[in-house]
Amino acid sequence: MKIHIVGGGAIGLLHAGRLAQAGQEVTVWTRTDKQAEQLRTEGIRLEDLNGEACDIPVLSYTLASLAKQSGKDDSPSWIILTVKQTHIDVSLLRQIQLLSHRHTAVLCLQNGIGHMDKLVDFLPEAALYTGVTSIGARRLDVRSVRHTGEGQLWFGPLNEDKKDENLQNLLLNMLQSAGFSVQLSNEMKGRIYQKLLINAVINPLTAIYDTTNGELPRHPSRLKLMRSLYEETVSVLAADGKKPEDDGWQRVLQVCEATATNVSSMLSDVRAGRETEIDWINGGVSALARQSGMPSPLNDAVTALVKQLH
Ligand SMILES: NC(=O)C1=CN([C@@H]2O[C@H](COP(=O)(O)OP(=O)(O)OC[C@H]3O[C@@H](n4cnc5c(N)ncnc54)[C@H](OP(=O)(O)O)[C@@H]3O)[C@@H](O)[C@H]2O)C=CC1
Ligand SMILES: CC(C)(CO)C(=O)C(=O)O
Repeated sequence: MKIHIVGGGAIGLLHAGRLAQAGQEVTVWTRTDKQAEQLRTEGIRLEDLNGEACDIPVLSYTLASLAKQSGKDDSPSWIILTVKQTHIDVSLLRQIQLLSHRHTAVLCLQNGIGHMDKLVDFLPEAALYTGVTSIGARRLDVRSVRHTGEGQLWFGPLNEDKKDENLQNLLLNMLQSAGFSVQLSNEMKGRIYQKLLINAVINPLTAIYDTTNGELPRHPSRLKLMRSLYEETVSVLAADGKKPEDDGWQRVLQVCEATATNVSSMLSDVRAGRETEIDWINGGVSALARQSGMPSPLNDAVTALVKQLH
């Protein structure tokens, strides 16, 4: 079965590299010719958790080149979308339409919320899957990626009536054979909200305070703000049907501890002058609050503050 990885960033290269290493037919669809050419000629350089690196051959093309290709191969395939929220625009969605056909399933691995609605609009008949992962990866250059932390991947169908059990089991087995810790879930909304809650507290505050995840809760006034942002976000998610977990606050603190030396993805984006995913994390929480007729002053404020940072 063909696996199309859309986006050759940290998550894309890690998943493409491991799946190709396990013998799967993987194509990485990139934005630039330069990256596609380098991946085709030199392969993905994958550095594992012990710092050992190897080169893995993969196919790679730009998404733009799809428009020039004639005829569709309609053998079963998976598209794994690994771009950032900020990259999901009309032009990318049209390219994904070109890449997909009736035997294709699409898995989205973004943090935050809001992207699945766009995918449904462009691919109303497709078997769409959402995923949440806590794995850590960092891209070192256009073909090299470092695996920075173990994590769990959960994925499940967005709409039960469109799910393809055969394709989902094949992907599950392929990911497991490639060494990922992965499980299917019928509770994806809950899992997405659980991750959203963690990102909604840690990401904006590490970006605003320019601090590592581990340092964030060490200062009492920052801890107080984390707690207030946590409480507001819990209320908004509860109003949208996500019952809060008893140990949710402890989980946020555990993630800070477990990823203590990490620079959050939002702070990395700010430092690199890139647009952040704030609109789909705290901005997403504010949008849910508006739908429920609730105020969300802290989520509104951190969204506005982070937008000023890049
Ligand atoms: N990295 C991590 O450890 C984790 C990340 N996530 C989530 O996963 C998602 C991806 O993150 P990550 O891999 O770190 O992000 P990166 O920024 O490393 O990668 C995104 C990639 O998408 C590519 N891209 C952008 N636009 C297009 C396009 N139109 N066509 C093809 N490719 C495109 C970019 O290409 P180019 O470089 O050319 O701009 C880049 O290579 C995010 O939502 C993130 O929050 C979740 C858990 C952990
Ligand atoms: C869990 C956390 C905060 C780890 O850094 C993350 O997902 C991110 O940085 O986006």
